[in-house]
Amino acid sequence: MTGLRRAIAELETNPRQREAFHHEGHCVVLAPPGSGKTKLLTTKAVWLANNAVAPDRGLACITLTNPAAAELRTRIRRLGQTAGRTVFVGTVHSFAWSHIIRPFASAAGYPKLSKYALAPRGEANAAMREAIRRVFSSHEDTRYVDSTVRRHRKLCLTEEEWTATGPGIRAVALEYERLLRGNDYVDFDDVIAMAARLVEEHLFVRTVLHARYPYLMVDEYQDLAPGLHRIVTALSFDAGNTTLFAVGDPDQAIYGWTGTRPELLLELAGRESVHRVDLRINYRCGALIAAAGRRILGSDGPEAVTSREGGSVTTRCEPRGLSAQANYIAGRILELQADEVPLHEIAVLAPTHDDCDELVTALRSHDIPVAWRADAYSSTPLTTTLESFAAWASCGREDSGYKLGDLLDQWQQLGDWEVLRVGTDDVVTVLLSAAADTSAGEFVETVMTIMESTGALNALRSDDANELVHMREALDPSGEMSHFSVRDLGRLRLRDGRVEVSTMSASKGLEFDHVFIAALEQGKLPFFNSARGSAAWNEDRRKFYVSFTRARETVEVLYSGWYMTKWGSRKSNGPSVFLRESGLV
Ligand SMILES: Nc1ncnc2c1ncn2[C@@H]1O[C@H](COP(=O)(O)OP(=O)(O)OP(=O)(O)O)[C@@H](O)[C@H]1O
Repeated sequence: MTGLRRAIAELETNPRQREAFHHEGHCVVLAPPGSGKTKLLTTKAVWLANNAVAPDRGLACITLTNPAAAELRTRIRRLGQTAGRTVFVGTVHSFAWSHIIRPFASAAGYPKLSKYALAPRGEANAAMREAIRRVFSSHEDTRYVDSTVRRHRKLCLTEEEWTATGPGIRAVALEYERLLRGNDYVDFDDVIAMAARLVEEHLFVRTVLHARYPYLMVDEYQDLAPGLHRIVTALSFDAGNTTLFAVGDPDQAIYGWTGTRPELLLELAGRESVHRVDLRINYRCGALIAAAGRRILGSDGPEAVTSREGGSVTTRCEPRGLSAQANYIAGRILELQADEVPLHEIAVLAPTHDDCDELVTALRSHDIPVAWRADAYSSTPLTTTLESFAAWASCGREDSGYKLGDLLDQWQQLGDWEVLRVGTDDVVTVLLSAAADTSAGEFVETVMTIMESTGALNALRSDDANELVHMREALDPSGEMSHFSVRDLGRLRLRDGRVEVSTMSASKGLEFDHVFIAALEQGKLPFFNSARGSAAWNEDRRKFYVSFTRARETVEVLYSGWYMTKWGSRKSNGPSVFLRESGLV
């Protein structure tokens, strides 16, 4: 049976999943962790692409972050479909930029808008500092101005709402935008706000987008901010005809700082023309893990229903600090390995990047292979494509799991398809001739030269362009990854044979047999300066819930009761209050 047929057969066994799969109009699926939301979305997307979408039309699958988009691509590939011209998979920002602003801004009467570039992070930060300096005098307290302006801009406020934010804040926002435009720049928040205006104000934009993408599928809707909600509403409801399929879970909303509002998902589900489906069965977590998850959330809702029995949850105090926690985890991993548990079925999660760094160092000192992306650069479609190329070139199809055809499709999605097609033969030559032990920096430069010669480099999306700079710096002879070979670079894409180390937030959407959650200290989670019951506090609780529910069979939670701050002082606040409140200590 093919991957798609098997997935459909599984969905058919659950009446609610079946209902959502076959529903032909707008549909919103609300469901707890592990209940098959992403499985439904990806299976439905691939089925529609092959059975309901005319040639040259397609469907768009969007989500908030690049790692989440990468996970969607992987799952779609496992179902036998490549994300490409028929199935667009990407972040909301890349959809807004490459499918709304670039193609329509000029025709909608904003010729300059289509020519703006996305501001590199450093330049956007400098513009913000300068705007604050111009608006506020030097003796005024401006500590929270930057974050306040950014938060309000993400919320796409109306003029009336801006007025209520106080005089200085609006003035800084306007000055910041003026400085960016002076350099022909926009930033990510501009992209969403401008894309929302284009689809709301211009019927032809909605009509052409509907012709190209009659279906819009949104994963993790609870993580999307008001700007996207406006785009979705305009495309699917306000005289737009695009069929919407959205899935999400307000209890897993963990990106509040980006302006997300989980209640928008509930509002969407409550619309008259939307069919709402609530899934209940958790197919991932053992019953005990799912029940403990509900207690972490403090939920008084219905008990979790699981398809898996058992599961084990343990909590351990290691009074000698994080390094002792790491050594304990290493010992347990070696035991699991001796029991023939594949390493990629084990995850080690912690609140911060610094915690992860310390855990990685300790695991490596026990010769445990680890998949951990240091901070050198982030995952974007371009950086992950380059890593996938390296994986294929150094390990071949069997071990890398990538087919050459899929990689070339991925490549052609990086920018203007017609432009990139020209360089495809050259890329194949580079891939076939790359040696695993040669320098990763040179390999990346060779591929970039091809992009440069076809003109594709100029049309890169901003997040791609930004991260390419960081990736090149890291692989440069003076950079922190200068020693990387093509094989090392490719390994960043391969999870097999490695324990996944990740921050708790970045574990979203993933699943493992065994999960260790370390550094659960009061002050780290919840973060020391968030007030009890505040939005930040509740979001940290949900972060714990999300990471806890990644596990199928076992969760081991570790704490020491103290931790060292970045500035070298010792904080002895005891274990995270979330452990006490959920009965885990
Ligand atoms: N009907 C089903 N039969 C068997 N397995 C299923 C079924 N539905 C989902 N699963 C499995 O359950 C697991 C969780 O599914 P999925 O990741 O899609 O859930 P999710 O709701 O998106 O989770 P989360 O919100 O926690 O990321 C996957 O391994 C998936 O294959």
